[in-house]
Amino acid sequence: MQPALSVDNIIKYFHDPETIQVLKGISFDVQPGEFLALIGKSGSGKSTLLYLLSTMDTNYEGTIQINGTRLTGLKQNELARFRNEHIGFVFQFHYLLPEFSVLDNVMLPALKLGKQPPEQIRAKALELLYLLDIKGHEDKKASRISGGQQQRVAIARALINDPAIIMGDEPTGNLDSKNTKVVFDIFRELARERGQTIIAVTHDDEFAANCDRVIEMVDGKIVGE
Ligand SMILES: Nc1ncnc2c1ncn2[C@@H]1O[C@H](COP(=O)(O)OP(=O)(O)OP(=O)(O)O)[C@@H](O)[C@H]1O
Repeated sequence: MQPALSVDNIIKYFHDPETIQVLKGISFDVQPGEFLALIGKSGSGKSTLLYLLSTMDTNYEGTIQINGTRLTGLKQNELARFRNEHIGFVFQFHYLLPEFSVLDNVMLPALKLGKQPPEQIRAKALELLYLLDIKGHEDKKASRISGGQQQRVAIARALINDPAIIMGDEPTGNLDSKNTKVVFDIFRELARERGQTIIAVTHDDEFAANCDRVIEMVDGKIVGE
């Protein structure tokens, strides 16, 4: 099977102003439908790696492929399009647009992609909001719903373009244990039922322990699974 994500010998430096090597030869594959946790102490390089995987930082050595497409070396506009079409993001602070409605927040990435008519996007967004149990809140401003609901809206937004890969940077970092479980179960189901690949950076040991696979980083290297 073609890996959903293939990472080969990634090396990353920051110059700030002295040069530090933050990633020291990272290689791993992730299969479609796998639910992977990326763990490690603060400063070990998890977020830096996720930034590269998500194509937001292109300044590195090594190669990254998603679903067989080599991302390394693509131009910024090609990367932006690829990202919008194939990768969904969920962050600790969900970065919803607070003054926009819940529904508009979810629709936006699909409107930007412009592949489907707005009515179809609207129907899909509503379906996702129902799936994530946010029915009845679609016309509220995103700032007017609870933190747990906002995180589920962020997941709906991440799913609107049917991404092959969903990446989370501490996707439950801001949630209480009840909402953490809700979000975990959603990811679990997306991986199992829809074959979507999930990669989540987490500090939550219990979250990680329940994933299919855990990769641990220490000082810019993978030290174990
Ligand atoms: N923009 C930057 N410029 C210079 N150094 C950076 C930059 N971003 C991160 N670093 C350094 O790279 C190292 C790895 O940081 P990174 O944020 O990837 O760690 P992390 O494992 O995600 O940590 P945390 O769990 O605290 O989020 C740290 O030493 C950090 O200081």
